[in-house]
This record gives sequence, structure tokens and C-alpha cells, in this order.
Amino acid sequence: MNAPVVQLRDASFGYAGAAVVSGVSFAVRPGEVVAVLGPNGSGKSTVMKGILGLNDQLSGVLELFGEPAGQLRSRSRIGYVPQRHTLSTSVRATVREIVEVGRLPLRPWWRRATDADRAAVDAALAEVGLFDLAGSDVSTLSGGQQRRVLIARALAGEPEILVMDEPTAGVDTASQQVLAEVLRRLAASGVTMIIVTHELEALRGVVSRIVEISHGQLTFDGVPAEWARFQARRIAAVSANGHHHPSDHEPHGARAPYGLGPLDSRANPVGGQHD
Ligand SMILES: Nc1ncnc2c1ncn2[C@@H]1O[C@H](COP(=O)(O)OP(=O)(O)OP(=O)(O)O)[C@@H](O)[C@H]1O
Repeated sequence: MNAPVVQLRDASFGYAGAAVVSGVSFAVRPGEVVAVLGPNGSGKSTVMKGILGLNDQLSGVLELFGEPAGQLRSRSRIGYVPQRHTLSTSVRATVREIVEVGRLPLRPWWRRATDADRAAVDAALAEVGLFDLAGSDVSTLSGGQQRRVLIARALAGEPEILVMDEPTAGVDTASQQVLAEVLRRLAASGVTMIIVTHELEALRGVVSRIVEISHGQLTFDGVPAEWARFQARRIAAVSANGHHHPSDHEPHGARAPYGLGPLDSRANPVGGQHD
């Protein structure tokens, strides 16, 4: 089997020396599409930023492409689509100009764009269905279209893995469906992806594995069918208890995702590790 693209072993990540997530172990293999689920504030973005080297790794192991992350020579091997990020309406740039930025890490600053750069930008625009809007001012695009511009910008760097933080959040249902279709096409063409999401339903058929982070810990790792069984057991546990007592550890206002009751660590089946 191919070496994992991402391998975490007992890893802890946080900010200013304080851990937000700890003891996280999972692997992402080539071609896998891993959804990262969990309640608000549970640490999903922190894990993503940890993989990208954007916060503190406090312990454990992070390997990228089979090597310790610190030895990664080219960050462009990882494409990142940040959270809840649309392009400012004050940006005066065309769709193509924004997507071209995704090529910059691949070429020295003094070198003009080559045919290969232009072809990669064209391919990225086509991949997200924005080729015909390449000359449009990004400020005239809808929120969903702007998300697709950001995905194209990441794809233009021809990354070996795409890390996306809530790519379908905050856009209307029709745009969400278009975005899901883009992700479905990318998945079908073998692109490895890690997708933080609250909208698993929109990504049905795209996601090949699910990882759940709850209260800074990994609480589930398995295929979608196992997740469905896990959720069914949770619902049964809630029904058996009659009602939900929020845990003392549950942050104020936090809810179990998808309206399925408390995140009950007793039902935790972590163990379907793929490393
Ligand atoms: N830059 C930062 N500095 C310090 N603490 C942070 C920083 N970013 C996030 N945190 C804290 O880390 C915890 C987890 O946040 P994180 O954004 O990883 O959660 P999340 O699961 O992605 O949440 P959401 O679903 O709301 O995006 C929160 O308590 C948050 O306040």
C-alpha cells in the first residue's frame, strides 16, 4: 500500500504553547477523501492548521509524504482552502489573476509565467467550472463562485493533497450543490482531500472516510457506513437515557453535530486506524 500523504501519531497542536487538540492519530492515504467532523470549537481547524505548519506542534509525530513534516521542501505540495473566506468586494482582480497567484510558490519571482503555468491555471479554472468567467472581476461573483475561485487557486499549484476548511459553509443550497459536484469530480479524478465540514450530507458519495474531533480528541475514525452505525448507537443511547444532560466539559453553546444528541465518549469506537 502507498505511504500515507499525511500521518499523525499521538500529535498535539495548539497556540502559544497550550494544547487545543492532543493525542491525535490518523493517516490519510493517496486518493482518500477524509471529512473532519465535530462540534464548533472542538479543534478541527487546529488539526488542519497543525498539518499545514500554521500553529504549534507540541508533541507526537507529523509526517507528510512519508517524511517528517520539517523536511518538506515544497509547501506547494499541499493546497489549502481557508475557512469562511470569500474574496473581498474591494479586490479589483479578475478570476484568472486570483487563480494565477496559486502558481507563484512554484516559480522564482523573476521568471515570467510559462506555457505550463498558463495551462495549469486553465486546467484549474475548468476543473471548478469557471473557465468562462476567467475575465470577470471577482467582486461580481456570488459567494459560492468565489469559493470555487479559491479552490481553483489551490489547484493551480498542482498540489498532491487539498486541505479545505468548510468549503461548503455559508453559501446557499444551490451553490453548495455546485461546490459538492466540484469536489465529487476532484475525488473521482483521484485528488486526495481533507475536508473540515459541518455539511456531511452535501458531500455524500464524495467522502471515503470520516474522522471526528470532539473536545480536542479524536473520537471516531472510520468509513461512512461505520459512522452511520455509530450515530445510530448514539441516538439509541440518548433515547435510552430519556434526555440529554450536557457534559460538564461541553463548551457553552456547543452542540453535537447534525442534531444527533450528545457526543458520548462511551460510544467511542476509535480504533479503525488506517496506518
Ligand atoms: N489563533 C488562536 N489562538 C489561540 N486559540 C485559538 C486560536 N485559534 C483557535 N483557538 C482556540 O482553539 C479552540 C478550537 O478552535 P478550532 O478553530 O480549532 O475549532 P473548530 O472545531 O475548527 O471550530 P469551528 O467548527 O467553529 O470552526 C477554540 O477554543 C479556539 O478558541
